[in-house]
Amino acid sequence: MATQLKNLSDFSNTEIPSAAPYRFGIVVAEWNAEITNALYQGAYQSLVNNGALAENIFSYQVPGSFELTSGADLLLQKGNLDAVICLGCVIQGETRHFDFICDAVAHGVSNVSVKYSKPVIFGVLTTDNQQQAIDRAGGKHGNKGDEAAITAIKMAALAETLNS
Ligand SMILES: Nc1c(NC[C@H](O)[C@H](O)[C@H](O)CO)[nH]c(=O)[nH]c1=O
Ligand SMILES: CC(=O)[C@@H](O)COP(=O)(O)O
Repeated sequence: MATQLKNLSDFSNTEIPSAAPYRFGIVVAEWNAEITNALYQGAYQSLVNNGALAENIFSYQVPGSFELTSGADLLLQKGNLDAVICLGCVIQGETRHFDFICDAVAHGVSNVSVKYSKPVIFGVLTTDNQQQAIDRAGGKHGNKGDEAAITAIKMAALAETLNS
């Protein structure tokens, strides 16, 4: 379902577990900071609105989306986290660099999640232009950061259930 058909911040039809028991890492790319800061605010607030404790949210910045993979890996090496949220915004430029970054970070984030058997959430916008990013960072299509946070809560709760 395309984002145009589903608001990224609408969870009215879904049950969200309490985030209170869990510890979350958030890794944020500095590239396109006006977008990624909005994603971060959405993710952080969504975690807190669903019960996460501020002292259980550990936030770090990396230079760009390509570094989200290593940022998540470094966080999970430290251990004692229930989920890591990766936030970035990759916007198509003049060259194929976009394709390589998007592919690398999508596969990288997925691989880190499997490596540590921990949820690592792909909260990365991959857009044709700035307006599409604005629309998905608190604009008309909602906030990808909200979606990433709710996904992290659900996956942390699922992991707790399956590991108990
Ligand atoms: N063009 C974008 C980048 N490029 C930078 C890379 O992510 C990386 O930091 C660099 O290649 C050094 O390893 N990053 C984004 O997050 N968004 C972009 O649009
Ligand atoms: C996604 C990118 O790395 C891209 O924005 C860089 O722009 P360009 O492809 O024009 O070098």
